[in-house]
Amino acid sequence: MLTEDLALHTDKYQINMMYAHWHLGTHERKAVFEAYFRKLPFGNGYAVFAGLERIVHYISNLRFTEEDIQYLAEQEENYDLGFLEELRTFQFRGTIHSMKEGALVFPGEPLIRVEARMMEAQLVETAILNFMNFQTLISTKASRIKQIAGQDMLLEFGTRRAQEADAAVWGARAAYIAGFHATSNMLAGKKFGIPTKGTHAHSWVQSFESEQESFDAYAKVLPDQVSLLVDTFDTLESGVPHAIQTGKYLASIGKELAAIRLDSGDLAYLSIEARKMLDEAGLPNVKIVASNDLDENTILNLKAQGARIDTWGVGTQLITAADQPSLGGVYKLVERDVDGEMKPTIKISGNPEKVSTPGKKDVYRIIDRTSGKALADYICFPDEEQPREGGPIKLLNPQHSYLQKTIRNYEAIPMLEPIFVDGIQVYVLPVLEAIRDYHKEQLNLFWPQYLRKMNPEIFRVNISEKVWDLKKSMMAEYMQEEDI
Ligand SMILES: Nc1ncnc2c1ncn2[C@@H]1O[C@H](COP(=O)(O)OP(=O)(O)OP(=O)(O)O)[C@@H](O)[C@H]1O
Ligand SMILES: O=P(O)(O)OC[C@H]1O[C@H](OP(=O)(O)OP(=O)(O)O)[C@H](O)[C@@H]1O
Ligand SMILES: O=C(O)c1cccnc1
Repeated sequence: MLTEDLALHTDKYQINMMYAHWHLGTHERKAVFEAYFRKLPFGNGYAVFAGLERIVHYISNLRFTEEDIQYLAEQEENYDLGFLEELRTFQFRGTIHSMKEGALVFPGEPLIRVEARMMEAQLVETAILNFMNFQTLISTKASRIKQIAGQDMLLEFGTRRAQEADAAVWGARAAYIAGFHATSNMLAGKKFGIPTKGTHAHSWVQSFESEQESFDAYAKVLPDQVSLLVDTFDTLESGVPHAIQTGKYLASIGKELAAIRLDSGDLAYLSIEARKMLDEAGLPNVKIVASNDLDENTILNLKAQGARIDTWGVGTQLITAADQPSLGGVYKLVERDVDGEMKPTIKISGNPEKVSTPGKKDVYRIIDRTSGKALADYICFPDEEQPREGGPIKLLNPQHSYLQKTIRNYEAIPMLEPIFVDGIQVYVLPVLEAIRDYHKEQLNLFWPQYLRKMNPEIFRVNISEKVWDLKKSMMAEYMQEEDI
């Protein structure tokens, strides 16, 4: 899955534009695109950036195979053969900057910046958005669940209900980045080194003459980490007593029953009762796992009811981001080569939030030196020195430009890392554990009001005066042109 041929994993309109640029001789012109989203998912206060690892593999392996070229030739008989020849030697030769996976990110700021030949910058839009949008969405959903679960163990159980294999495997990774502890997906475990965990299905119990027999047989043969599903017939009348009997047997041979799993009914009530029964039977170390369409809301509710659940198995709601199944990340042209000079470009819209911000931009996270906490994100042009040199910067809210304040005692952390420079990968992909640690560090930079699940405080993304002046002047230019 890491070295797939994905050159044709793009929308046809990209190929159309590549062809048209090639025909006009503009395909080698430089262009700068930025990927960002406008609205946070799930009413959350932040999103968790993910998808970079897959994007790096995609860009590094981006070649048109002979079959791809053959297919294109069959699709468009009238293609100039020179275009297909161009594709034969195609490689990504541009420069990409990106947020690091695990970073907390916000609306309106560039998450990925692509500087490349028009033809290649256009080709990669679809795949970059596809990877970034899905994985960032799942990491964000997982992070919400993690905020509620606290120190409890979180297991990712979504594969069977995911939107196909890639979503399951990369979704498991996205969940792990945001703090899940393990996945049930063995391929994700193998590919990424994520710890794997599993109990057993109802079918195991059903395939025996009795529940007790099924538990005993399972416990005898499984080498360790025996977890028994106790709701096949009747949780408290049958499942838990039978599990206790198996637990006692395991204790008698020096082993330990690891957990029981509840998968239906009133999980609060059942967990409280099951806990009592296990404790009274001398099995206080046996953990209680719960599953059944859980998400951050049900987990919060169950905790409020005093549920005695140690481990949460979360599938469908997480892997499908059921309450908001897509992140609307977009990829916009911000600068283009006009006769050898890079010029800003803007996309105008009747909806002010949809007007793009022209020019190639950097993103800094501004940290208050006194509290050590993030104050705002700051977007400016690469040639603006102030954040790098610690000079006073004016924080200006683009939606409400009358709201401004000047700050001096800050540290500015550049958020966009160089990933590829002129086609060469310069970024060493971190191991997954380092990404998880980075995510935790990121969370620590924010006051709790930005992190809470419900009605969070809005974290400000500010633009420099220069960026704002350019945007205003370009908007005015286009508005004037439209004047009647
Ligand atoms: N005490 C509780 N408070 C709030 N929600 C709960 C509580 N107990 C269970 N739930 C949730 O309520 C929903 C119950 O779903 P549903 O009615 O489909 O399950 P069920 O009938 O118990 O089991 P089955 O999966 O066998 O149909 C699940 O999302 C579950 O996580
Ligand atoms: O509810 P989710 O959050 O998606 O978690 C995964 C669900 O998948 C399994 O059910 P399923 O009925 O598919 O299989 P089973 O027979 O093993 O219960 C498991 O028992 C969970 O209920
Ligand atoms: O291990 C489990 O209990 C499990 C795995 C996948 C889906 N549901 C449950």
